[in-house]
Amino acid sequence: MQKVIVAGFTGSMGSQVVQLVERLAEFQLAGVYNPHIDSLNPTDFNLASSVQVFNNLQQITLNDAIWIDFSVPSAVFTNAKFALEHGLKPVIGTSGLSTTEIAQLRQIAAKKEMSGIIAPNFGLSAILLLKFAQTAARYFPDVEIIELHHADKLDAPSGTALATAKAIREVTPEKKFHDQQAASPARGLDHEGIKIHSVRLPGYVAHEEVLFGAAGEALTIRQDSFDRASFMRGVELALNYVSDNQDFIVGLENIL
Ligand SMILES: NC(=O)C1=CN([C@@H]2O[C@H](COP(=O)(O)OP(=O)(O)OC[C@H]3O[C@@H](n4cnc5c(N)ncnc54)[C@H](OP(=O)(O)O)[C@@H]3O)[C@@H](O)[C@H]2O)C=CC1
Ligand SMILES: O=C(O)C1=N[C@H](C(=O)O)C[C@H](O)C1
Repeated sequence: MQKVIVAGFTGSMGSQVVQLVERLAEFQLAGVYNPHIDSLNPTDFNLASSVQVFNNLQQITLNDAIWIDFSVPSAVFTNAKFALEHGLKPVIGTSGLSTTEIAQLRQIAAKKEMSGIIAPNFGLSAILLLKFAQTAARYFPDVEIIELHHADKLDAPSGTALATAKAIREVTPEKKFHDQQAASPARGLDHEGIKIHSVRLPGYVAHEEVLFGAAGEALTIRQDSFDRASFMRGVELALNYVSDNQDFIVGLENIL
């Protein structure tokens, strides 16, 4: 059985991932990590007594396990680097890794011949949206992105919106904004030459719209994660991928 450690296990995503791993026959929840907890007693968190609870990275001596990370943008690089350097294969869902940090993680993984995955979004609707947007952008080069999330989200724009902009730019040359107000904050963030608008509201979970416009017509593609259950199918795919493969990849679209 493949052992798994869940970082950020008390959070909205982490707690659902714990339940997922407990349900999967081929995987065993071996450890959980959150530096802000006082108790190291698994039963205090409704976990089996065999699960090791950690509140300090240095306590973690398990190796040959998968490290699933749904923590916070400010900690994800340290966590992922720690995992790779200690023989733990990373499955990273936490947003906020920079291009430079991802390149560094890739380098460590290559040196240590370890598999892993960084996925800005594990929801299949979001991955399909990204693919559809790539196709549409070939015919509609004028595009803007709106991402809408719950009000507790720590980062803006979302990792998914950044990945969508990057994917669109992979297939289209950079366009210049035509409008007079392109530099105004009201026009959103310019990323890869694409405007991204971030909405934060209670009641929302995670949603994205990609809007294409051309002479006399428009195309809008939208996906909605109404519940964090929407990410679990992708997390399961990623777990199977890293336990059976050697590659380190970025984006769930590469293994669908
Ligand atoms: N890739 C994907 O498909 C998805 C990605 N996400 C991303 O996952 C991340 C977590 O989201 P969400 O679960 O909603 O957030 P939450 O705030 O609900 O959970 C984050 C958890 O991480 C804990 N934590 C804080 N610092 C650390 C640390 N240094 N190491 C480990 N854990 C830590 C927090 O503990 P405490 O509260 O005690 O500080 C909290 O329990 C975000 O970056 C989000 O954007 C979210 C959904 C889907
Ligand atoms: O914070 C969230 O909730 C989410 N974060 C990820 C992101 O930044 O794109 C994935 C999904 O949008 C949910």
